Amino acid sequence: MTAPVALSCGEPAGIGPELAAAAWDALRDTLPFALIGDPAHVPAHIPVALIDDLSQTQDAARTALPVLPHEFAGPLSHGTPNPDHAQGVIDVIARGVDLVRSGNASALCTAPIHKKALQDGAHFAYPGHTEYLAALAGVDRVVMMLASPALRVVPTTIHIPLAQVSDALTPSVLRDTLLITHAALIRDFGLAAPRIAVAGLNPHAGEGGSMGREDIEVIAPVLHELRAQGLDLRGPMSADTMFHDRARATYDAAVCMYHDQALIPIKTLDFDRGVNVTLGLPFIRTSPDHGTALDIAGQGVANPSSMIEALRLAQTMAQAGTTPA
Ligand SMILES: NC(=O)C1=CN([C@@H]2O[C@H](COP(=O)(O)OP(=O)(O)OC[C@H]3O[C@@H](n4cnc5c(N)ncnc54)[C@H](O)[C@@H]3O)[C@@H](O)[C@H]2O)C=CC1
Ligand SMILES: NCC(=O)COP(=O)(O)O
Repeated sequence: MTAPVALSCGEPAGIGPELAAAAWDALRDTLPFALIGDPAHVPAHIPVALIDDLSQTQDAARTALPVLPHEFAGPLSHGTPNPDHAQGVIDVIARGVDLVRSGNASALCTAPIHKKALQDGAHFAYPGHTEYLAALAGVDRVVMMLASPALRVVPTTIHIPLAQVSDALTPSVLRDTLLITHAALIRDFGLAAPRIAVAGLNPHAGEGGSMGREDIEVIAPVLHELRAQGLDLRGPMSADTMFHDRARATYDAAVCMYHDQALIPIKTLDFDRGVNVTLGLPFIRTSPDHGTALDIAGQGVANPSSMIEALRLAQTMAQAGTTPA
């Protein structure tokens, strides 16, 4: 039997606590997980079981949401992050990493954080979980994948301004992204011979160099090099025509050049089932595909499907005994 999944609370003023509650209701008999957070932030109608060790999770989950308490000073107001909560949100993520690295948790699932609130409230030095987890794990290169039954996408550059994408798109970054993605598709997603579609950066993949040269000078040479190593890579493809139904049937994952090129198609096709998984860490980390949804927090209307799928993928990967490639 695998250890429980640790779920970090994310931004308390967002939908994280109510999604944890809904996920417990849906999964209590099949998927033991414990929330790390402030029990006072859990919706009042949900029974809570305070635990001091994750080994108590499964028993506790039968009748209540297991919570490993992490107290936050100051009031909670849904929709408005409290700056006094920012350091606690960061500390909870680090605590989750400690639990999974020590083997007390089988995987870490993270509820959404509000990046700007953490930067403003606690000088958070990272643009997101992905980069923070890489720093905690001491690894140089990690890959963000969003996966759903409809599509898997990987942004090669992640949380940077669009104006910086071209400079950040180096052969080294693209090569590592493709190799990590390829290995993950085999090891974590069970594909014997993964087919990867690679987007160009520019309109029409550069239109032969007349609309930008990165496609010819950076992307194509890396694909040529990795094809020689046996990877099944298609592209650079025109990004505008690689996501329709027939095109998606021809590949197992799409590696894109920047954040929105990758995330717009999956969130359009499958917002409710998308899961964010970090590849390249020495432990399993998943997350729902959406953010803090401050506009609806505390109203009880948030859809828990993506959170539930994130917990399920964490458990599936843990039971398969893999860590992300
Ligand atoms: N893994 C993480 O920690 C993530 C954090 N974020 C952060 O979240 C914050 C807000 O980002 P936004 O771009 O506004 O995206 P968002 O996903 O929070 O919200 C976009 C829209 O989708 C709706 N929505 C989101 N999740 C929903 C759900 N489960 N059920 C029903 N409706 C839902 C919201 O109400 C809103 O109208 C930002 O600080 C962003 O950086 C965004 C994505 C992932
Ligand atoms: N848009 C995806 C996103 O922001 C997820 O970021 P991370 O916190 O998982 O790094």
